[in-house]
Amino acid sequence: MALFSSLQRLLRKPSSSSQILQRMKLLAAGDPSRSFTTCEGSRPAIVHKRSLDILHDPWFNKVLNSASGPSSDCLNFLQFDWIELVVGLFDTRQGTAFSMTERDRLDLRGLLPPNHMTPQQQIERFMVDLKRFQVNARDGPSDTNALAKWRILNRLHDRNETMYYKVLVENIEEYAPIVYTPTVGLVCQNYSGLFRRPRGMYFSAADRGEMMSMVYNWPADQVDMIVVTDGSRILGLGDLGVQGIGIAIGKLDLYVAAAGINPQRVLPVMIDVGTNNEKLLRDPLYLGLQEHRLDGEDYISVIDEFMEAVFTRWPHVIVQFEDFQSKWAFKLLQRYRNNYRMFNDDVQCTSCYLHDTFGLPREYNNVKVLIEHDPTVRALWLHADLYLCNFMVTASQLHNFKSSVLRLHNILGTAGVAIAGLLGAVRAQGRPMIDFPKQKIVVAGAGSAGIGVLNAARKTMARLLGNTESAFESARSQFWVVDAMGLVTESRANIDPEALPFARKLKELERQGLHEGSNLAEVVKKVKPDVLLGLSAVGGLFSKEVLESFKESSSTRPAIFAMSNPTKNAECTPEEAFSIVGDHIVFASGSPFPDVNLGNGIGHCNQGNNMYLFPGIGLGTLLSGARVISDGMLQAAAERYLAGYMKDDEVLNGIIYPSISSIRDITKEVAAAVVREAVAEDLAEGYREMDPRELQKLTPEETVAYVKKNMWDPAYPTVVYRKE
Ligand SMILES: NC(=O)c1ccc[n+]([C@@H]2O[C@H](COP(=O)([O-])OP(=O)(O)OC[C@H]3O[C@@H](n4cnc5c(N)ncnc54)[C@H](O)[C@@H]3O)[C@@H](O)[C@H]2O)c1
Ligand SMILES: O=C(O)C[C@H](O)C(=O)O
Ligand SMILES: [Mg+2]
Repeated sequence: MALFSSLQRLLRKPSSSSQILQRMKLLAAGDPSRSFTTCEGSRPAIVHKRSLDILHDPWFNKVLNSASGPSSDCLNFLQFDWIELVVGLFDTRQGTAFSMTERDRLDLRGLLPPNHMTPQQQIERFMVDLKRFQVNARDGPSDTNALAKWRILNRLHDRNETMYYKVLVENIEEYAPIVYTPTVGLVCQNYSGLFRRPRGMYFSAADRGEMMSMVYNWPADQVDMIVVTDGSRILGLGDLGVQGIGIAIGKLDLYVAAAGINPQRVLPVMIDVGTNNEKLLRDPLYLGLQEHRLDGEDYISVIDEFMEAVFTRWPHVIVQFEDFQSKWAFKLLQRYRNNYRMFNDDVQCTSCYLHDTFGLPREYNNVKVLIEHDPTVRALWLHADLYLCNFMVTASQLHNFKSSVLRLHNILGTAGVAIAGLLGAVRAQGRPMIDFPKQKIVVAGAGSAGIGVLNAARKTMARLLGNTESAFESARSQFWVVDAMGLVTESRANIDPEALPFARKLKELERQGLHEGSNLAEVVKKVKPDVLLGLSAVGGLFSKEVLESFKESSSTRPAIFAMSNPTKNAECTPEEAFSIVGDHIVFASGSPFPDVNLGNGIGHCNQGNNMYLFPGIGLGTLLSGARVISDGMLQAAAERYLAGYMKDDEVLNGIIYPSISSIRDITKEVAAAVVREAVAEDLAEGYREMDPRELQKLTPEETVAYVKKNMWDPAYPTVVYRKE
């Protein structure tokens, strides 16, 4: 209380720097929760705590007074500056100034970023950050105060987790863009400056051989969910090194808010293997290892050691790999997915499935095939409760379908969300989804995300065409892929093997008037695509020229997916899209934008982001106790997500994704689908009192109820004191 009332007094009146320093001493002396004495001369400080207790303990806090929460006082940004200055300077006493031997002595190893800083460097870091804040940091066109809001929320997170998540859950639409994309990108870029209290664990190349013991420095005996990054491709912002921990924190915020994972059992992890970002390598205030990234076997051995350590301490943990550069993302996935409970939602693809109705797995018993009396046009309802609408098929298409069950496959995370959007865009044209294979799609970006979407879209088309080899082959011709070097064709030297299946054939090119390396505007002009989809990480790539060309699209309702994150990397803004291409388009983006006022109506901005899927995948895996995360589980998640959330009238209005305010509900359903699939595949080992046999007995409704019952709600528990 002494600290808070002193702070309150201070906040009312800006003071000179000597007054502030004097008050800091007063605050430090008067804060009863700090159990260390200040260092006088060379005498050591005596500490009665270890590990994270030394740094902070917000978990059981119920206090939310004026100096400690986002009250109306704190929302006054002038005062907020003063909180930052005082608390920030005060905080610089701890954290990064611990020497390496101190970290070992106090069980702090891994709880702090690897770089050790002198007090003078800490002050410099703080002042740089403060000045940056004073010029009012901006992120994109939507919210100039986003970073300030993030800081306020982050302070609350430090002090009182229950209250923090209550704010998030109850205002998810408003604050997801702050704790997650896009603001999280800005936070990562500025993390060294924003760093106050550590959150999560840091394993660095310098910790080789130590990880197995370091992992015990984390205070929680149970960890359900880890999100790990090596910081090599954070959103579309490139290599941010140790600062990438922000994305792991942001993803886990959604795990708690959307999936109800207990916040005491989540762990953000940064594996610092160096950085190839020259600016960070030279920045004296950077908190990570200032050496080039490890590569080859050296790199793999660090990740191997990390995986072994966390699964030794927490054998049931689930590890989500996030924002690894594609060079490693695919390889690591292959290396671990059959032995550990892990997945990568940026890139992961599932393999091809085709289930014959005669050999259906258990959960497909309720497939209904209704054939109308009309001899030429049939309605095929597949899994009527799972799919968005009926499939209108002609007699010959029906013949192709035979009795095979359409499973939208190969989709997860990014690709799953993209396919849902692409199918929605077909519906928005007033056409049935079965017309999807007729869509001409230009994709800008052939990296991990782009290739994942292309593979998924191609297989979905092939499936809708009867799933023959020739259907798969012909689906290929619906895509034109443009990367940093222009149109990808067969004649490209050293073509990336992942992109090869989508390289245009030279024969077709002559007919179309295109060539290897044609630029995006040219491709759009000649192809007249139905869909223009960006996963390039290049903000503004859909320039005026490109959008003008897209006006000639042969579609009655052209669709633009500007999926790159964060906001400033979106390939175009919705205003640009609607104003140049026309009011009739369908628009989606990876980061949120407000709807556009078209004068005579609303231009809807849909958010196509993998956040609709990954929380449910994690929760479903946890509650099933599945040994590994199978293709089928990922597929079940994506299929459930594609389920009837969007009504026809909404889709015809251009609304192709559900509102983020329903994310907790969607996640619950997705998680239940994952649980059921894990049970069906005999992977489920049960969770707590629910053993696999019990899980198997649950009906779909009971599975949803089971999931709901196990979702953490942000409410204060009763706290009881017991002597150790
Ligand atoms: N919305 C979502 O859910 C979601 C999910 C995953 C990734 N993303 C976003 O996708 C973007 C790309 O991620 P990634 O992992 O594939 O990155 P990546 O670095 O692996 O790939 C980027 C690709 O873009 C291409 N490119 C670069 N400049 C280009 C240009 N001028 N024209 C056309 N193509 C160009 C590159 O050649 C490369 O093929 C990032 O911004 C990321 O945030 C969004
Ligand atoms: O983090 C996001 O917003 C989506 C995705 O994981 C990305 O890398 O862009
Ligand atoms: Mg990502």
